[in-house]
Amino acid sequence: MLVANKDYRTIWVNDTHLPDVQIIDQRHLPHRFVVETLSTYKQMATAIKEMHLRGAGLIGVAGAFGVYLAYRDAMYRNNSVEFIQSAISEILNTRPTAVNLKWAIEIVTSRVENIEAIDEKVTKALEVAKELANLDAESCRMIGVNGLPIIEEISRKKNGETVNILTHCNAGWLAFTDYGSALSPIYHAHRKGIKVHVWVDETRPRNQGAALTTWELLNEGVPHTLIVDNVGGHLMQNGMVDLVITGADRIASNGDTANKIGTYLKALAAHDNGIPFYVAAPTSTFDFALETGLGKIPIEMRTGDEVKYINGLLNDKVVDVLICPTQTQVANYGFDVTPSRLIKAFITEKGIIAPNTDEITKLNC
Ligand SMILES: CSC[C@H]1O[C@H](OP(=O)(O)O)[C@H](O)[C@@H]1O
Repeated sequence: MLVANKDYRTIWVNDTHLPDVQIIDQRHLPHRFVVETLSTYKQMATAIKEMHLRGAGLIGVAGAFGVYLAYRDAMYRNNSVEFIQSAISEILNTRPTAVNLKWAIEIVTSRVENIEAIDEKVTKALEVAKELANLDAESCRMIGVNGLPIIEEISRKKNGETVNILTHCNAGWLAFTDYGSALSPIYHAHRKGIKVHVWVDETRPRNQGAALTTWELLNEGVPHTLIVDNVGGHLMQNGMVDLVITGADRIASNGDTANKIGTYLKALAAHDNGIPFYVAAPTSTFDFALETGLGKIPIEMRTGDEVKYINGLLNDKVVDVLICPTQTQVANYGFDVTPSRLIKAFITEKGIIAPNTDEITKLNC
């Protein structure tokens, strides 16, 4: 997608034989556009854990490139099986909620395991990681294609008046390789000339909405308004939201969906106000091994400092500002689970899927 009118993906490799991996370092957005080069699996594990990159789809693709780097590290060093196994499990344990990480790592390792020579393993791991990056981008493009009619229909019913869409966190292209999940139908609608306006939840504590979703929408020229997290209910009660679209980090077989903390409250408010609540996600985000989500999907707990300090630009410098007494105890839950009964449907690359076990199971074919 566009950054200052130039097309970018969130992750790529140079055009050399066994290249390093490059990412947009999202910690610096929206103030600075920084590209980080990752040369070892350790650097990739840190980038995922400390959220230089984030978002379920991108975490998965990054994990795949991390496995490639682990094999490359092994080739340059001792080529030990223990080293590779421990490197892969380190990458796997960086972030627990988004299932895409496990999904991608399993695909790469299964495609590499029967190869004998380490240099061939490295080449194959790179090839598979690139494939998964392309698959992620294409899935997100198709989510846009499949979600577009939902927005078109509302626009028709409103006689072409602006369609107001609320979104939470960042489920745009920065959360994937390209296009995004929740934002992809919006980009498709906007490019088609349908009038859309996005209410962007700031999404405390890391403010992915304020920092990333606004930046993406600005670059694509999509009209939007930033709101604090508690505004959504008020807007919905006053007829100012036509639909809600969020992303997802893990969806159980019955449709229970883990997404960024606060999503559940938006779904409740949408339900109470008769507003359709859609979840947009590729099939790599469905955890077919889990029957239900509540109490089963691991919920990431992150450092309390993310809540105690706010990060922002002050006098041209990016600073962290303390917003509570230093000794305050903090609980920083990263995600919550929205029960499937509150979800109108899933927008996937394979089509619009009803939130029930029968329909979701068919996706796994
Ligand atoms: C794949 S949708 C993006 C998803 O990722 C976010 O989490 P995080 O920024 O912590 O990686 C959030 O749940 C978004 O909906």
